[in-house]
Amino acid sequence: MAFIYDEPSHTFGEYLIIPGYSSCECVPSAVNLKTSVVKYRKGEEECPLTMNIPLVSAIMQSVSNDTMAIALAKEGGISFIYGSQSIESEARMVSNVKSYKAGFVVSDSNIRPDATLADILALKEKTGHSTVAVTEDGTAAGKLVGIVASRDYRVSRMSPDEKVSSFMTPIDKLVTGDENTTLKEANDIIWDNKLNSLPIVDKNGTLKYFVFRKDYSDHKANPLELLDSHKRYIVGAGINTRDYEERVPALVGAGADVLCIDSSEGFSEWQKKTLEWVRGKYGDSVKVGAGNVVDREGFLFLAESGADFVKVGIGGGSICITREQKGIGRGQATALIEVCKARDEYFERTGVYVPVCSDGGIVHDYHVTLALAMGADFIMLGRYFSRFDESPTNKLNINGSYVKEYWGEGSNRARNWQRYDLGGGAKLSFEEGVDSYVPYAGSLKDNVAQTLAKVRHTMCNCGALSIPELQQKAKLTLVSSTSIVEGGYHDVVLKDKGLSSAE
Ligand SMILES: NC(=O)C1=CN([C@@H]2O[C@H](COP(=O)(O)OP(=O)(O)OC[C@H]3O[C@@H](n4cnc5c(N)ncnc54)[C@H](O)[C@@H]3O)[C@@H](O)[C@H]2O)C=CC1
Ligand SMILES: O=c1[nH]c(=O)c2[nH+]cn([C@@H]3O[C@H](COP(=O)(O)O)[C@@H](O)[C@H]3O)c2[nH]1
Ligand SMILES: [K+]
Repeated sequence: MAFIYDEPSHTFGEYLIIPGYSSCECVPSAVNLKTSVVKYRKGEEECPLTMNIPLVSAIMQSVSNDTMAIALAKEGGISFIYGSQSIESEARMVSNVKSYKAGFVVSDSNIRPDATLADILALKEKTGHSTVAVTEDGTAAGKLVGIVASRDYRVSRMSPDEKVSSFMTPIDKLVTGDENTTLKEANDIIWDNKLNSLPIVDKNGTLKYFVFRKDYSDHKANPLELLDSHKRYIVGAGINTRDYEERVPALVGAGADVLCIDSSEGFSEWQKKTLEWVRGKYGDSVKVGAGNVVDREGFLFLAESGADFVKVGIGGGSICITREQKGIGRGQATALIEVCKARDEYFERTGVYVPVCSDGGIVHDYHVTLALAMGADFIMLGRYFSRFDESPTNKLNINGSYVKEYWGEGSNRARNWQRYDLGGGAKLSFEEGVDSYVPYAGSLKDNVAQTLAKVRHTMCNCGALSIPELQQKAKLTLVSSTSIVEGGYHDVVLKDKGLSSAE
């Protein structure tokens, strides 16, 4: 007979945290959100890869590209670049992140010297940037011949036909930096010469980057940014259980710091084989997570197969319809609690701590705190990050509200990329995800700051200054559906709704 669990499985919205004693030292600014990403012998050695905040972005086309990865690494987390694309294109995204020099920006506003003032105005309108590089061929990698900034022209006094070459600041009057200029030196040059921007050119005079005055201060404003030993941003990448013999070497060659097998269901021989192949070829030098699982056995299987971390969650994602389509899954909170217990049991037995990632289903910011309290070392989010400027998808205006597109990796839209092959004919396949809109939410930086401010405050309510301390001290309670109603506003009429809606 099938095994039947005695208890139902629960999700985050059914739990609350009961505050514990907090001392006067326990203030949000003192909370440290550092967390481990890959397995290590806890108590005997340092974790070889940690993050400064416990957030990673989902392995999805509509979430994690190179732009997202840079933005998240600046805040201290890691993006896993999506694997549902060609090996070359995924590796290129990884290498874009690794070659990105913080504060060194590839110019997106470029023009030829024979263009006109009207062209400059159109370009400014399109990019929103007022510093335009004038290059011989009008590209970001052309030979620099001058710069146009707002102070170089006055629309009211000049003809729109005036040629850029006649009013730009020409190269012989520009201060430039060479390729070896560090960000600190660039900032000194900017400061000494009262510049707004410093073009960086190579020995042939080809434009490489701009350093902008404001970006230097941005750089200083990212105290938690996540860098490798060469001061490059840390980046992750998704892999699958089919083409790993080609994909993994390409991603490792491009500089990926950590990989993750991306699947709805990880308790499988495919994953074991993939992990064994990575260990056989690279030993422990290549870090690779696996998943997803939702119970103790699944965790132990992947830990014993060599996973560096284990990802938890089937069917809880906002775009997921796996539970409805296939009937597999488990309430995310119950799954997470059981897996984290198994992780602790495995640590007791082997001395090896295998971090757990809670993947999917985060709706409110406090769900992040709950997941951490339940034992997660870090949280993977898709919908959350898809709403930001930095996600790869279109921003649209629908009925007066801005939205961004967000689609599941199991949707036909994502699967149009060739990897998806269920072994049967195409007509036998069914979708496991939807294509949707999410409300546009602005910049990653602002949103992450607000989410983590809430996490820090709640941790202080529990008297916890670190994630391990939260996991020790937190007291969690299931709540009844009636008390969930009690938790929202109730029995009042919201002023902006008017009295007509009062019952
Ligand atoms: N977390 C979740 O709840 C869910 C996530 N997803 C996402 O959708 C995407 C696709 O997920 P899956 O369909 O699970 O992809 P998958 O590649 O893991 O599995 C697809 C099918 O291929 C089979 N397979 C795997 N490796 C194979 C090999 N080497 N040779 C032959 N057959 C092999 C599997 O057994 C399975 O039937 C992923 O990005 C995943 O994260 C989809 C559904 C649910
Ligand atoms: O059933 C599914 N069908 C899909 O098409 C799909 N795409 C992604 N995922 C999983 O959802 C996670 C993101 O969830 P959230 O949007 O709730 O953060 C992701 O991190 C994945 O684990 C899918 N699950
Ligand atoms: K769902």
